[in-house]
Amino acid sequence: MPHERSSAGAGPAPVPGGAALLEVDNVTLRFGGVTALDGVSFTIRQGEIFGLIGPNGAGKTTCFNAMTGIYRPTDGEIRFTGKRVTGLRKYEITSMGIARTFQNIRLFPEMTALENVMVGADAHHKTSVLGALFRLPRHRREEAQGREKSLRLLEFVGIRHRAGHVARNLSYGEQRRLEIARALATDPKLLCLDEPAAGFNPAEKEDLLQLIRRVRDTGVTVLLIEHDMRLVMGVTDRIAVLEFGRKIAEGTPAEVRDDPKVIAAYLGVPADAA
Ligand SMILES: Nc1ncnc2c1ncn2[C@@H]1O[C@H](COP(=O)(O)OP(=O)(O)OP(=O)(O)O)[C@@H](O)[C@H]1O
Repeated sequence: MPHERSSAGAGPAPVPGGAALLEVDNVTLRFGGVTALDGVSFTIRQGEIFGLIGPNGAGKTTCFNAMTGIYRPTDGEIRFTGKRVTGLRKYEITSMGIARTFQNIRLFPEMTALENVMVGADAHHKTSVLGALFRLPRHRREEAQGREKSLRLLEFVGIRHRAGHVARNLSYGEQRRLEIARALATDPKLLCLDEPAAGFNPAEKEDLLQLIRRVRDTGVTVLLIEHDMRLVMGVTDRIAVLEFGRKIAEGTPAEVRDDPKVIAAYLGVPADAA
């Protein structure tokens, strides 16, 4: 189960005073001639649900990939809890407390739901390879704890009853929940969700919204990339909007929704005509 939220309770997080958790500082990322990110800066504060939105090709996934160690920015820096993450390896970034899900689900299809989550929980085990090979007591203890924790996470995301089923036999929505459970198993401070509602019907989207809020209420900060504007507006505390690799707006959902530049970006018309 994710950690208990210190200032327990529902409702929006106390965002304005929250400490900086992730700082994207003037990040530029080029792929050959394509500038996917162009001097992008924003700060995600502890306890908030932060949305990163923008039209297709705006640079959202590239930004995620830069944060999670898949790409190294051409310029600029990303800091997590004040420490530089640019240049670190993926596992180092995971162990600092950043977890993510992917736009295209990436589970181990032949493993059970429980095993998929246990892989995430295993990341924190301290036993050596030899300890695991000979099933020493410490390894067995850690395995049992990982199993318990993974079952609690499956319960938390609402698919405990599917624990013993192989991932590929789960419905699409269940697989998306499983991905979230697996990411939470690494005990993240920041959970990054890349279009978690893609392919969902309205009822599933509403359920997902509730789940994202519950994750936040356990003390985990959430970064959400999402195309569905209604979903983003309904759940986030603040939003940054990208277009052609540049940040064109940042603010509360209401501020962003009424920003002519954002309206123009989404409607594909010049700002003064929107
Ligand atoms: N590995 C890569 N090599 C070359 N160009 C890339 C690579 N990854 C992304 N790009 C380009 O960078 C730009 C930003 O892409 P990115 O996938 O980050 O956008 P996005 O906002 O996530 O879009 P979508 O909503 O369609 O997923 C696009 O022009 C894309 O073609």
